[in-house]
Amino acid sequence: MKIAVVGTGYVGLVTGTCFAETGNTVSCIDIDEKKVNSLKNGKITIYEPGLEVIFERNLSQGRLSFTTDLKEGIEGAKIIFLALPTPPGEDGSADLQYVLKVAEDLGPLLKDYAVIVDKSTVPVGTAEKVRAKIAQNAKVDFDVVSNPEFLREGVAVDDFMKPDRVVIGTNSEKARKLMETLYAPLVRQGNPVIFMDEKSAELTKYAANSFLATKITFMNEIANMCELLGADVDAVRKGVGTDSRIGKRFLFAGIGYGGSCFPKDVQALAKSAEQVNYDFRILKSVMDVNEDQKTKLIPRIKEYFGGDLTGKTIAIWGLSFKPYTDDIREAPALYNIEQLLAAGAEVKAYDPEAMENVRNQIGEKITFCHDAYSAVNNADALLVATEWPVFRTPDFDKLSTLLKNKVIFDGRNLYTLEEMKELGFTYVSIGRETING
Ligand SMILES: NC(=O)c1ccc[n+]([C@@H]2O[C@H](COP(=O)([O-])OP(=O)(O)OC[C@H]3O[C@@H](n4cnc5c(N)ncnc54)[C@H](O)[C@@H]3O)[C@@H](O)[C@H]2O)c1
Ligand SMILES: O=c1ccn([C@@H]2O[C@H](COP(=O)(O)OP(=O)(O)O[C@H]3O[C@H](CO)[C@@H](O)[C@H](O)[C@H]3O)[C@@H](O)[C@H]2O)c(=O)[nH]1
Repeated sequence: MKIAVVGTGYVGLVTGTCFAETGNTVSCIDIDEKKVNSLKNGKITIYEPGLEVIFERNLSQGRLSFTTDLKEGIEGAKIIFLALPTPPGEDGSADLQYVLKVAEDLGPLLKDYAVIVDKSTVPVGTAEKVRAKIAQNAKVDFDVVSNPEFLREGVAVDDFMKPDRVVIGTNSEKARKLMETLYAPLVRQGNPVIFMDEKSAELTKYAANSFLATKITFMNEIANMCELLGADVDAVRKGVGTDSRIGKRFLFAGIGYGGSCFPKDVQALAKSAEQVNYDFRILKSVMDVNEDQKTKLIPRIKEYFGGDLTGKTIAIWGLSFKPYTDDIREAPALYNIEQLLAAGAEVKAYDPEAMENVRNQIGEKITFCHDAYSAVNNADALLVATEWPVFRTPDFDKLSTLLKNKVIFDGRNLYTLEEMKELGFTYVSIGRETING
């Protein structure tokens, strides 16, 4: 089947590449000329394990193409995905300008029946708005369906090809059949496609992300209680996670959730609630707690140095919002950098993939190092912000020699208390006993 994907950011590129891999001819459209040229020339624009191989295969075999021209891109496409940004607007609600602009442009370009799919995360009622925009100038029949995306960055290909579920919101039989055909290769692997009305599909996406953000935040609050009561959050996590009603995943306490989705989607759902005069109290608490949690270790760092960080150098390990991605949107590391610099400290950082993105965003305000050890060399303390595997089993002897003080502030609980005690480090982590080396 010929399909088109409008927007070749994270979701668009993964969607396009994976549907090419399942045998479709996919045309991807983006207004960013630089991005399109890079992709056309075989240079992938995001870091995502496993994506490059299937991207190259499908590009070279002609199933995947890129253009900046919407008219050319959607020519002959039976299904047109909108994988466009929906960033927070000034009031926190999802800004639909990109989605609605493309919907408006699409109307006069449709030559035959097509299904237009909202892949972006959009509030309830958006499919209706998209339909109205297209209808303004469309001369042919079309359907709009909601098909939210649940992929996680870093494991996006696996999530896409082997989804826990696919959610499709539509009341149109014709659209349903086309979507069923498209997703058939994924269904054959035993994954359910759940059809529902479009409003429920739109809400499902926000409910899923907000629930997961709440789950993490709940554990972060338990961690804060653990610190006050002398309990250990890792033990509590194992104790509660083995209850199958709760589940083991997304219970890891740390320096808050970040990324391009949880922060904006929790905020957007809270805003949607406000718009229908519903006071969604849990969501407000989740946002509040996460805000504090992100820089929770800063006061501990200040305390260690007697309240003054002037002239101190803090090494940071990890800049991306989580491992296996170069994405730095809402990364807790960035909030920590901001506060450390404001307190007069210098920052030396290392991240396996995200340093270029940070440099583009904040310039040379911090020192970027070529590996984990050069970041700690001559630093006064180490702050671990992202749990990249390379940070999990460092050479602690080397760390002891390179650091001016044997002190680690660990926002991701990477090390055991026993090893820190034995090695004589001062070790401050999340929801666990502080080790005074
Ligand atoms: N990133 C994720 O992990 C993820 C996962 C699930 C859902 N989502 C949702 O999917 C949507 C897209 O997210 P993303 O992270 O891929 O965004 P992104 O910002 O990485 O990419 C969006 C792309 O759209 C392009 N674009 C903007 N206006 C355009 C236009 N008029 N025509 C063509 N292209 C245009 C931009 O140039 C950009 O390349 C959002 O709603 C997001 O919430 C994201
Ligand atoms: O136990 C946990 C799990 C995650 N996190 C943090 O939560 C954030 C988000 O992590 P994750 O969900 O793995 O990353 P995303 O790629 O942002 O994926 C989320 O957001 C996407 C965009 O909507 C959805 O498609 C995915 O299903 C949803 O998991 C990161 O900062 C993690 O460090 C924790 O602190 N503790």
